[in-house]
Amino acid sequence: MDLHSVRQALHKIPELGFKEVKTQQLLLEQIDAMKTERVQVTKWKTGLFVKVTGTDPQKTVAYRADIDGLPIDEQTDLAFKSTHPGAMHACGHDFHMTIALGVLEKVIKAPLRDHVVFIFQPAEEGPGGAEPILATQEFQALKVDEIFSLHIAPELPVGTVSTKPGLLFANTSELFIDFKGKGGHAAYPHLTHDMAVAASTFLVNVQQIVSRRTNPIEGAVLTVGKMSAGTVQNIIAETARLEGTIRTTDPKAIQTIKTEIEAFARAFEISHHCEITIDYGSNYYGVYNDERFVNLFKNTVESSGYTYREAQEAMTGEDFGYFLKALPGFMFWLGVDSTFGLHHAKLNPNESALAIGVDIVYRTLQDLMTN
Ligand SMILES: CC(=O)N[C@@H](CCC[C@H](N)C(=O)O)C(=O)O
Repeated sequence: MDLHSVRQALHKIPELGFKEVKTQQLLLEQIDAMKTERVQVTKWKTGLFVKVTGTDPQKTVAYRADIDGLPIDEQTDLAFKSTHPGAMHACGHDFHMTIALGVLEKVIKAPLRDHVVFIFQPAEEGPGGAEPILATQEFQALKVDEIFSLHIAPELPVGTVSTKPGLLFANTSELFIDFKGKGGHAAYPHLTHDMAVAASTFLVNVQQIVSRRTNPIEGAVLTVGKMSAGTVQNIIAETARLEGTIRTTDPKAIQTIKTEIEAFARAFEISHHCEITIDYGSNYYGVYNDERFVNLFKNTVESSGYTYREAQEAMTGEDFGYFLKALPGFMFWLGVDSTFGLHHAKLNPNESALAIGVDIVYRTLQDLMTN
């Protein structure tokens, strides 16, 4: 398989969570082209579970790749840039899928001792595919014993990987706050309760929950990535909306922050004459790596001539955390050396990392089966 052309074909057709119809089709075409009688494919919504039977199976090891894109207009001038306006593989899931396909091809050509299950998972960016997959009969029937996954790291050089035991990615919750109050003519503010002013005041003040209500020794982030209000330039806004995310290193701190936001909102409703509705969207459990797997992985990486770097905890979220809550395993960062970072409209990972990703994942599978 030509990893570059597969990655570029996937890059052209990014689709949002649970809408990955063309992506699933392209994955199926690639898998069909390499399929043998050892391979069993199960469709789940827009995702896939692909099992390759082992030669002398004693356990089942799963490898997971997420498959959805982000709602971003791509701003690269790549020949293979997104053909879907308003959608982009800006979090590297095109890389994740391509590496999984490359490893699948290797496992089919050179079968390993144990069963290997490839999970092509929809909706990592939201609303989350991992938790519902774990509840399906199809996944449970695969009897997975161990699991691992990777995420591209734009800030790391190609040939370097990074992870750590324990917490790698934060606990997360989305946050949607709607404001409703009395709008009116731009010239008569005293007759209205301006929701643009209310939402912006709320946004500035709610940051104090992180600085004053959470333990400074623990990590916490409250980010509002989107703010909208009103209808036109000369009407005082009747509605406003803040869209954001809460991130914490301690899973319990997410609830503390939510409780504080709600208390602040109740007082704010009175002082700003408005109604506030809060919705938390999807929530992800932190990614906690099993120390035994990380130690084994470090040996695999170093004995293969690649560079291993101890990672720091990151406030990124990943619903892979749900897999690791249910099963032993780990996640690691794969260096792809891009000037622009994750979720940037100009993200441009270096494709020479694809073959390295395939090699490291395949070697890790081998080592997991012999250690
Ligand atoms: C690796 C990565 O960037 N993941 C996303 C996950 C988003 C989860 C959810 N939509 C949220 O915003 O809380 C991230 O933004 O960290």
